This record gives sequence, structure tokens and C-alpha cells, in this order.
Amino acid sequence: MSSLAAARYGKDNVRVYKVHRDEKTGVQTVVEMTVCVLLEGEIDTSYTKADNSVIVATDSIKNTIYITAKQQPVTPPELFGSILGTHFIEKYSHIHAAHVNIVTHRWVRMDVEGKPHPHSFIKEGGETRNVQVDVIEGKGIDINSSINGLTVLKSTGSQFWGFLRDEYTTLKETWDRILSTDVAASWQWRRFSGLPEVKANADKFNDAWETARNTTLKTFAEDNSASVQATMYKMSELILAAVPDLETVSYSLPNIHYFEIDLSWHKGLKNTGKDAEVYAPQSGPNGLIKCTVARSGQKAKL
Ligand SMILES: O=c1[nH]c(=O)c2[nH]c(=O)[nH]c2[nH]1
Repeated sequence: MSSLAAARYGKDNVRVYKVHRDEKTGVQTVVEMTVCVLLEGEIDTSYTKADNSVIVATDSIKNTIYITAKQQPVTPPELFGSILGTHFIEKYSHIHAAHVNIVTHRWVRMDVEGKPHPHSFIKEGGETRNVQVDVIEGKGIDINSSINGLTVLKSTGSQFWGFLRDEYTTLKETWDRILSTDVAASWQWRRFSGLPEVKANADKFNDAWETARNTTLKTFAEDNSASVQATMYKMSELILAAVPDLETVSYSLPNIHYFEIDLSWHKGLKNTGKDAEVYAPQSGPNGLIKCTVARSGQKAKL
């Protein structure tokens, strides 16, 4: 005998673009996002008894995403995700949870001859602004906001020494190294009671994103890093201090290595230690350092 232990379903990779046209100024603003909506509820019989009557078709879920994008604001994504998720639990009595994931691509207004252009944009690298919104009937709305794919490098101001040494260790200690990473940072909001509370707090989401992004960049640049671990902890502490509505801040940082190249075999060329200028960037293996920082006295949900 077997039974269904867990089930959720929906539409993934729904790509949506929305333009806002300011008729007075002629300035247009665009948002591009990729949305996933997964539903949970009394849907077991669709798996166990081939009962399709409980299925809101994933095609209808996709249509609902487009209609909601047309009728509602799509920014901040935390608000759009909450509106969308709440729709499903309110519209269908047998659906009790909606999990909405939104990846927002960064179309940044183009500067032409020093002036912001009214309708032209540049996609800023691979960086995205993301949210995971879980709307759970009877409980509230959990929101996790994040930045992904923000690639940074510093050419000095990073050290790594004093680490455990034993018969497995070959790495040399360094007081000056290159530090590079693809930042994945996320921040978990305290639970919202429902859509009205998310709406009442809507202004906070963009501010928190800016705080998290600016703090990450400033700390990365200015900290004389003892390790990835120590620097990411400092970033997390600063963000928690600046945004009281957050419960936790998490980072996942690959340590993208740049190896020195010994060129002494060629006419005694000096290219190591203080003479190092040409390095070999590595695509792997890489370190991967993660942490979740909570306020004192709070235990993070792992
Ligand atoms: O900042 C670092 N943390 C580590 O845990 C580690 N391990 C390693 O080999 N290099 C580094 N750098």
C-alpha cells in the first residue's frame, strides 16, 4: 500500500512583460519577470483516483498570471506575488496554499548623452531580483526576497590565513588575494497576516532590496576580508539592523578562485606573490559558503 505524502502543481516559466506608459511625460517603464505558481489543497484524488474535477488547469493558472499582471501593479514583486497567491486561495475553496516564485530581470533605463532615455533599457548582467511568496490559508503570507547573480570582484583587500592545517592541507596562507563571487542574498520577512497587511507595508519592499544590495556591495568593497564567512556575516548583521521587519538574512556565496601563474620558467619572469599580475580565473571547483543570520534569541528555520 502507498499513499500520497505531498503534492503541489502549477505552471512554471511563465514569462511576462509589462509596460507602463506615462502619457504626460512620454516616459515608459518596463518590467520583465518569470513566474511560477504552484497550488496545494484538496487535490489528492487527482493523483490517486484520476479525478480531474479538482484540478485548476495549469493553463488556467497561466491565464490568471497574465490577467492579474494586466489588472494589478506588478511592482514591487512581493506585492504582486501576494495578490496573485491570495487570488487562488480565495477563488477556489479547495485550494489552501499558493506558492508564487517571481524572478524579475533587470531592465535598467539607458543613459544617452548623460540623459535617462524615456523608453530604452539595458539588461544589467545576469542579476535578478526574486521573491518566493507562500500564501497559506489560515496562517498568512510568508515572503522571502532575494538577489541572485550579482557578480563582483575585488582585486585586493581580502586575506585568508590561520585556517586549520593538517596532512590534507596544501593551500598557502595569503594576506592579499583576489575575491570574487556571484552574490545570492535573501531576506525573510516576518509573517504577514494577509494581503491587506502586505499592501500596508508595500513601500518597505523596494527600500529593503536597495538596503540589501547597497550593503552587500559596500561591505564587499570596504571590508578587509578575513574570509568569505566573516564578510558575509557582517553584511547580514548590517541588513538585519537596518530593516526591522526581517527575521533572517541568508547568503550563498561561491568563492570563485583566481590562481597565480608561475612564469619563472620563462626567462625568470616574476609573476607570483607581490609580483603577480596575470592570473588564471577558474570555472571550478569553487568554494561555496552559506549562512543564515537571525536576530539574537531567534533560531533560524533551516
Ligand atoms: O574565505 C574563504 N573561506 C574558506 O572556507 C576557504 N577555503 C579555502 O580553501 N579558501 C577559502 N576562503
